Amino acid sequence: MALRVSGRWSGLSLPVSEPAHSASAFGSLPAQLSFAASAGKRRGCAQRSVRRTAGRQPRRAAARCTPSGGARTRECGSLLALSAASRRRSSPWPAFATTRLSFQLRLLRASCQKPPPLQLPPPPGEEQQQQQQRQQQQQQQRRQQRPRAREGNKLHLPRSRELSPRSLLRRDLRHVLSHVPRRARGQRMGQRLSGGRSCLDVPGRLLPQPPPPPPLVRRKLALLFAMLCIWLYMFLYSCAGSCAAAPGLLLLGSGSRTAHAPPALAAGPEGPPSRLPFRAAPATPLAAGRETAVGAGSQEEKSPEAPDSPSPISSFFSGSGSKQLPQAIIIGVKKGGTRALLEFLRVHPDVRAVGAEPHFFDRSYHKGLAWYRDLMPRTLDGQITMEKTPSYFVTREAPARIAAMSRDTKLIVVVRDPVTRAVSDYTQTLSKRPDIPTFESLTFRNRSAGLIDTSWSAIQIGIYAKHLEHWLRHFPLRQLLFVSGERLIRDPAGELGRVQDFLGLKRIITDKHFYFNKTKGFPCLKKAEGSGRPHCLGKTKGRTHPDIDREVLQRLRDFYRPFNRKFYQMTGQDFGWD
Ligand SMILES: Nc1ncnc2c1ncn2[C@@H]1O[C@H](COP(=O)(O)OS(=O)(=O)O)[C@@H](OP(=O)(O)O)[C@H]1O
Repeated sequence: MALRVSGRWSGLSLPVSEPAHSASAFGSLPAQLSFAASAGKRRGCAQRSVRRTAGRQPRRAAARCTPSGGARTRECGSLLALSAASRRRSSPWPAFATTRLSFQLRLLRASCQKPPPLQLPPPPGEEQQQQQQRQQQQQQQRRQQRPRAREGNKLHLPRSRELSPRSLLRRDLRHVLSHVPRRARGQRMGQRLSGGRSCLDVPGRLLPQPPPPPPLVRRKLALLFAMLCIWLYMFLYSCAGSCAAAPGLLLLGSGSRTAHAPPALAAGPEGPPSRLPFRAAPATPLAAGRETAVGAGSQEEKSPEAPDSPSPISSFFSGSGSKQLPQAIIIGVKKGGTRALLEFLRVHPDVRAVGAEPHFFDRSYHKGLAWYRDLMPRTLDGQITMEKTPSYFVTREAPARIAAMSRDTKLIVVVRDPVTRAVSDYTQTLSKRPDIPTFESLTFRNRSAGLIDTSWSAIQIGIYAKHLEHWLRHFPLRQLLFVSGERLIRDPAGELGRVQDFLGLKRIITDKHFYFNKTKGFPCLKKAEGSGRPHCLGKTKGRTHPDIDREVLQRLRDFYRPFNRKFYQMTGQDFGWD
């Protein structure tokens, strides 16, 4: 008699010689039931025809049997098939099915790693010799499988007879999962559950784990880094337009070099223009020192406000808009506060200015307007292009040249008490050449006679009325704005209001843009254009002036008084220097 199993376990053939007679105890079964799984004829516990002799304990027999994963699966399948058959009441041995098979299944479920022994009695027709051969085979195979069993011990599942099969199965499953990395668990569980495979497949497949994916924190950091890069890129990109025009960043190329080149290099074929037409040739050491002082003070020093090389960023970002000739120029006066005015104006979004002094209309006029325009920052519609070169105010040719460029050019003159301006001018020269004569000696052509040396540029520049006459020959007064250097320090927002009106700009620069820096002794910007940080002018502005003989200073005031009054008349403003 044989029980045939269909479906997945169709390979099973369960020959049965006679039905079981007793269902009381597994160990006392007299039946000679031979269980042979056709699929397991080659290897594993199910390959062997397991014989169960009466009186042998199942657990002891199970301990001998440690089949491989595939064989175990087949054994499980066989037993499950038997169980199903008995449930369907198709089994020829109802008593055996209810007792013995349930016990076997219990063992199998209780320990997937070490499957229960299949202690089925051999068919009665088998001979003694065959039995011995099989036992020898079993021993041989057991010896071969021992290392594998030891490997499997890593995932050895403890068994307990006290717990129900379901509880045992759950406990064993937990035990298996405790060896499985958390991330792999879900995948394996899903595979096992959906695939309907035996849990015996789990350990072997779980051992070689794929490299774990990067943890969540690492992925978040990568995302953060990517966002940072994008933000940086966008920041630099948006900065392109303003940086290109920002004087502190977009600086003059060849223009700035010219601006700081020695006069001999900067002068054209015609030589430097006659800025101070009534200057006398130096004939004495004192006069030579005076000449040095004149030359040295003819241009603004290098400072953070007047950088002369383009930054990498501004060079990279050419910006948008186009280069225009300036519509407004700060033409003077030297040491009047021209740098402060330009830096303050730059805060206005509609003002774009060159950082360094171009010195085009006094030194580089021969280079042409195209060269001059190329120095300018790019501007958009509605923005004003500006530059400042204080020496224009005292350059005889400058008014005509600027008028030739455009009669509509707006001209701004920052004026300061000519006496303090002269001292400031001298202080700058002294800082570069400490060996020059004293201010007092340079001031007089003849001190005892009280004759002022008007050929000294520090004195000459302060005769504003004389210089203004030249400008008014080429420009109407309404095209010039005179800014008080003193008020620019006292009330920068007030003076900036006037300048914005003059340039036709919206009054954007107000009190809130300034704070007074006590250490510096000057107003500073709360947020400088281009950096957004508080900004004061560099150390070349606001130097401590040397002590000058009071008598000399009074003599100078007397000298300037008539010129100042004339200047007040011409401009219609009283600057209060007298
Ligand atoms: N806010 C602020 N900060 C610093 N300095 C200020 C400021 N406003 C006006 N001033 C005065 O500007 C004087 C320098 O004038 P200029 O910038 O026209 O000098 S230069 O001709 O460009 O060399 C400089 O003259 P000295 O004090 O003699 O150095 C300052 O008095």
